[in-house]
Amino acid sequence: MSDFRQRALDYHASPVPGKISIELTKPAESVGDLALAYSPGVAEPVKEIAADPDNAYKYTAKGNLVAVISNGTAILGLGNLGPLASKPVMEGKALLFKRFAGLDAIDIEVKHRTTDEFINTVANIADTFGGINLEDIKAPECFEIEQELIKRCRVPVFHDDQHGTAIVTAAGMLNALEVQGKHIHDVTIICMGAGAAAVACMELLIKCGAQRERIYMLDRKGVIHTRRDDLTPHKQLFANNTDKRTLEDVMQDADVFVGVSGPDVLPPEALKLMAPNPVVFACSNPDPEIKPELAHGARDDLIMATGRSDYPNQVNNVLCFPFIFRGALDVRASTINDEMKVAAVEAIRSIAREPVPESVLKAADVKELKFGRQYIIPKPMDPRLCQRVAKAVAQAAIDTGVSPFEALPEGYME
Ligand SMILES: NC(=O)C1=CN([C@@H]2O[C@H](COP(=O)(O)OP(=O)(O)OC[C@H]3O[C@@H](n4cnc5c(N)ncnc54)[C@H](OP(=O)(O)O)[C@@H]3O)[C@@H](O)[C@H]2O)C=CC1
Ligand SMILES: CC(=O)C(=O)O
Ligand SMILES: [Mg+2]
Repeated sequence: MSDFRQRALDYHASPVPGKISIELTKPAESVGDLALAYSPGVAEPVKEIAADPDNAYKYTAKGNLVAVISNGTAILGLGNLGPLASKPVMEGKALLFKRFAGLDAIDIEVKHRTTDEFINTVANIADTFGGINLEDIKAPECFEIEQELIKRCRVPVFHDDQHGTAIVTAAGMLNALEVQGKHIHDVTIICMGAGAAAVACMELLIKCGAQRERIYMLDRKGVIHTRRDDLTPHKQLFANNTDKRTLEDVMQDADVFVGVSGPDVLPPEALKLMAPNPVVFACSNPDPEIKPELAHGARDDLIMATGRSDYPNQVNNVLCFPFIFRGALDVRASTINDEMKVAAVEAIRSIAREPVPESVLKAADVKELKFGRQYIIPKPMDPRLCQRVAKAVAQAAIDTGVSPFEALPEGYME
């Protein structure tokens, strides 16, 4: 067994199994404490909440609690391995919510037969939480699940693999294109993968200025084009009227490659076909579409990013989901709308252009990080992410009328 594999297993197994636990926020030592915490005292908040559901925010942990919910059908790039196997990833998301944004999060893995059964399960428990983070649910079901749950739930529902990934990809892409001297309006983009992350990433890049007809999307069968008769509605949105059929066909003179598919699907020979100064986001986890060593060996004019923590330029939804939920929950937003997503893109993006705090350099174990090819996006442990992203998102929620607040709380995130 490799040393790293053993260390990863040991990390998860000891000193106690798993990565999260529950802690108490109130004293529970004396008879008097228990009389308040449980019977008879607990009856008082029960009656208050029955009279007005908003009192749940005052008397329970709801307002700081996120459910991370999966059915395990698209666990990272590992595929459909079932709900229980997704538990380490969902616990991992809970760890990140707590570590980076102080949000309590609990993982819930759902076994189900039909899509409706999954939707009903989540809708029926949604009021317990301040927000619902859907995770690692495969396309195309993920689109219907998210849309239906947004309609049925009174708290924000956010499919992280769609929108968290799209927000971070857009932030990193706008910066990377600037470094490479290119503009989003006139680049040719290759998107490997046509699932949850791919569709949302491309839609957001289009909102940021990319031209739909200059995006070529590929699935396992190759280029998605108008003469295919096997396309789902979401794939149809990206069908090009083109004779190009293979990855090599579309990579010729392309400016951007976004990989949200699976491991090692981008050969170095295809990378060599791209236009000068390309941008390559190989975001599949844990193994990217091309290993950075291989990509840098193929050409020296590229910007390279992966979804991993152990290479420069980590384009990963961890830069978004803790902070977008922090902002949404702090102003009790009923939903996470496009304006909140765009505010997150701008906030994440702007941090990479500023000097990096010493604490971040230390945590990243590097001497310097300066806006450029090796640093297009902030590091997850940058404390400015929580302050800036949460604040921008909360403000956007207020401005667009999806929060009951008229203004940010005094001194919020200062
Ligand atoms: N860095 C990050 O922050 C994130 C990275 N990801 C990564 O993106 C990938 C996809 O996740 P997600 O969108 O949630 O999953 P989905 O199951 O929704 O979509 C997977 C897509 O990838 C395509 N695909 C898989 N293998 C290949 C291959 N060998 N060649 C071409 N296309 C392939 C599938 O094609 P078909 O439609 O034909 O089945 C499908 O369109 C995963 O690797 C995941 O780790 C996801 C979210 C965040
Ligand atoms: C990062 C993430 O959410 C994924 O790879 O699925
Ligand atoms: Mg995921």
